[in-house]
Amino acid sequence: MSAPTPQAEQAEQARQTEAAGGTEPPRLARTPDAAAAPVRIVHLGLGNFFRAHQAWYTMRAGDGWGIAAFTGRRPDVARTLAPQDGLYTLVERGPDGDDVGVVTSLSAVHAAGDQAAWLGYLRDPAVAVVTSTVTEAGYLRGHDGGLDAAHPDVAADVATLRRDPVAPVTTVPAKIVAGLLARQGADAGPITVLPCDNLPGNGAVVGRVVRDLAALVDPDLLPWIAENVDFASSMVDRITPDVAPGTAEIVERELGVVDASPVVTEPFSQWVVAGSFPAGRPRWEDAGVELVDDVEPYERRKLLLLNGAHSLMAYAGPILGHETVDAAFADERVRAWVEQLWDDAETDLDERVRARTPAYRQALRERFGNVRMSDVLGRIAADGSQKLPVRHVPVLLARRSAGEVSAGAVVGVAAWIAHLRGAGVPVRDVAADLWRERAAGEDEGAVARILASLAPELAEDAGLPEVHRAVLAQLRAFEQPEV
Ligand SMILES: NC(=O)c1ccc[n+]([C@@H]2O[C@H](COP(=O)([O-])OP(=O)(O)OC[C@H]3O[C@@H](n4cnc5c(N)ncnc54)[C@H](O)[C@@H]3O)[C@@H](O)[C@H]2O)c1
Ligand SMILES: O=P(O)(O)OC[C@@H](O)[C@@H](O)[C@H](O)[C@H](O)CO
Repeated sequence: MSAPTPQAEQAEQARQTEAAGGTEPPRLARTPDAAAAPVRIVHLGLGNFFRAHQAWYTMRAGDGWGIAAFTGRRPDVARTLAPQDGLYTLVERGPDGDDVGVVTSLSAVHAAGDQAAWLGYLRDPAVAVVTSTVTEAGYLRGHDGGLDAAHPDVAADVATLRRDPVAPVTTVPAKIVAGLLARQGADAGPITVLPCDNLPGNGAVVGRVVRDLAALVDPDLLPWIAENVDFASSMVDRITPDVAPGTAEIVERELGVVDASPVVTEPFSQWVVAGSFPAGRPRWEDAGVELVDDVEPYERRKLLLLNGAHSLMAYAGPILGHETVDAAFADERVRAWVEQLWDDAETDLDERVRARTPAYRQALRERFGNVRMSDVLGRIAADGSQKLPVRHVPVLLARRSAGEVSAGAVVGVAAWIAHLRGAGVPVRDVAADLWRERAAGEDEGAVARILASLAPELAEDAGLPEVHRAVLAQLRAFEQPEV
């Protein structure tokens, strides 16, 4: 007989508590025969998505790789999960019901500021992989894609590490560099850095900012990095909304335990990974992960079709009075814009994925139409300045070079301009002031400034700015009156 799962044990405890006349269900906690696995992966960015995706895949790989996860900035999630021994519940929310289970792969949880623990893991030869989910903005890239060395937080971290390589730092590139310095010093061998954010070529992106920061701190680290660090890339997919109120009650009802921090996600999931993993990795393929030589075709399809449609809906949907993805997608006007965007984008997809695009689009229709997900558009709208360049701009540029206009991407950009001007959900963006300034004033100047800042060639011919202005005017007519 197989060992009881943590859920079964917890449910049994709950039954015993009730039988004994108690009323309080037990808190989620490890039982003696469900001990934490040894830490071999370190994760940065203990957010909902990581918990719905990489941690879940690693548990399902089933070969005993434990994860030590650090919060990105605030300590809250680590403080909440520590008393539960890193356990939490994942609610997989299908259109017809929930599947509720406990994720067991987090062996340790730490607050972002626990630099001593971070360095300790990186010095351990058993630790083979560093993963991250810290948002697009967390990698602190400048205009040319390299490190934004002038950013005050980056400059402060560089000064700190030059003074003392084990002192606490706050930015992601500096944490990775500090960790690699520690690993080099401990002679702990090679390692893989595997980013899991929605960024094209995310491995190369992180490799570049890490090398840039290393060059400023200690150029002697660069040859060691070249020899020992595998910057792997991945395409990650699983829509993971903010956790809706009432989720803990569902967990308590289903499993008979108290979970202070459950996560909700969709049944669909995909992870496509390319890397050499010189120090090893879990048998993720046993959990359904696709190991490939080149992630780019998958990444491009996902960013342009899924994330592109998401951004379009996040800015246009609230102007039409919608709060969630499913509500926006049920609106025929939005649906037509999204389908148009997909038509525009799919002509330029790599042939390795193009044949499967009809099925991919149908799956997206079903995923976006899942009314039980309640994926709030405000979550997706954040940091448009980081997202539009990789979601809509490639479509505009590709259609432009074919002598055409992407009507779908135009709606996305025009709706973003309207959003920057105050329509729809409030602006939350790392570069809010700069882009709000560009979007201000008369339509003509605003559209020209935004397009030129996104990609200079987009503002060059009259046609594209003109069509953006027309859509902007159309969206203005839809704006909901204040109540
Ligand atoms: N939620 C999804 O559906 C989804 C799906 C695929 C990929 N992702 C990727 O995962 C990332 C995280 O999404 P989430 O849903 O978990 O969000 P979340 O808000 O739950 O978690 C975000 C995490 O990133 C950290 N973070 C944010 N800004 C940071 C910064 N500047 N420096 C360091 N850490 C920072 C936070 O502290 C937190 O740990 C996204 O940006 C996206 O690239 C999300
Ligand atoms: O997570 P972000 O902020 O990069 O983008 C918002 C959404 O488009 C995104 O989270 C999707 O839900 C996700 O990429 C689906 O896999």
